[in-house]
Amino acid sequence: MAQKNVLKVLTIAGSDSLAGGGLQADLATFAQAGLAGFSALTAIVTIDPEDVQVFGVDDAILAAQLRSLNQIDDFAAIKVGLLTSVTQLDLVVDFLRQQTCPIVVDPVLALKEGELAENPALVAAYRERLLPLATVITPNLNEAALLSDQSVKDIQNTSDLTAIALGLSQTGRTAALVKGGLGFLSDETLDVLVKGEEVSNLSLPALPADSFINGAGCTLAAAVTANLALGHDLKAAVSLAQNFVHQAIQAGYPINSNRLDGNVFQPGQPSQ
Ligand SMILES: Nc1ncnc2c1ncn2[C@@H]1O[C@H](COP(=O)(O)OP(=O)(O)O)[C@@H](O)[C@H]1O
Ligand SMILES: Cc1ncc(COP(=O)(O)O)c(C=O)c1O
Repeated sequence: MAQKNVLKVLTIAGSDSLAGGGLQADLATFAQAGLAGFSALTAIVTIDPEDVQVFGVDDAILAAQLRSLNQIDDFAAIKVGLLTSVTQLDLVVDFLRQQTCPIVVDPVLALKEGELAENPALVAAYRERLLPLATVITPNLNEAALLSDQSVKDIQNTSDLTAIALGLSQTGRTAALVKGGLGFLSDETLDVLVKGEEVSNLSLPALPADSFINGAGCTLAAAVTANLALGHDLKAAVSLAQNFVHQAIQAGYPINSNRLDGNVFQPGQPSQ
């Protein structure tokens, strides 16, 4: 029998050929949550030990995907990942302005997998036009610094982390989850969530620093998206998503027999 109450979620993101992050992580996470995942591809990313290459899709191809997605009038939540140009960002902004569901923006401006070219015009466009449309943004430490015009070296302790999250939340007119990860507390991770005046320090036991974590950031933002689609409030959505990523890191796997690099793996359900 046809199921009419399937929740639909969308990711606008790049493809990670090595399948750790990007669209692949997002759709895997949505599937684990029992949601129907839709996608618009912005780029194809290839990662070699010495090089990350980003092949942005043509603007006309992104625009056509977004036009076709306009047929769907009941997305339960939307996630935005890698965008490669100001033109791509503005196409996405125009699409998002017609939506009423929660929107999670993961500003993919700095990868732990390798260097991305700096693009100050894109950073400015994020700040001015995309962040204000988000329910929550999920930058890592480097991305938070870029979006705040600060050096990551200035984020030394928990009060610096809180200050940058508060600043981003105010300038972006959105809630902000800044992923501090390891390095702030001795044997716990620290991610800071700011919503309005409320600051939550969210910690979990640190897993070994050499864990296979490619895709951890995308999986976290996708799980937050899934949990918002399922009706959780923001703080619960984030906290459940953190637990999911913790499990996904523990289930991580190496991509080859050198065992130097590897991906998270999404077992279980993001909302439990
Ligand atoms: N070694 C670790 N142990 C436990 N959690 C981790 C570890 N490294 C990262 N995380 C968590 O994984 C999530 C993604 O963080 P991070 O890898 O810094 O983001 P990104 O992939 O965007 O750079 C965060 O919730 C962070 O706290
Ligand atoms: C297309 C794309 N988006 C996002 C990311 C970020 O991945 P992570 O979740 O490891 O931060 C990657 C990493 O390779 C990627 O290729």
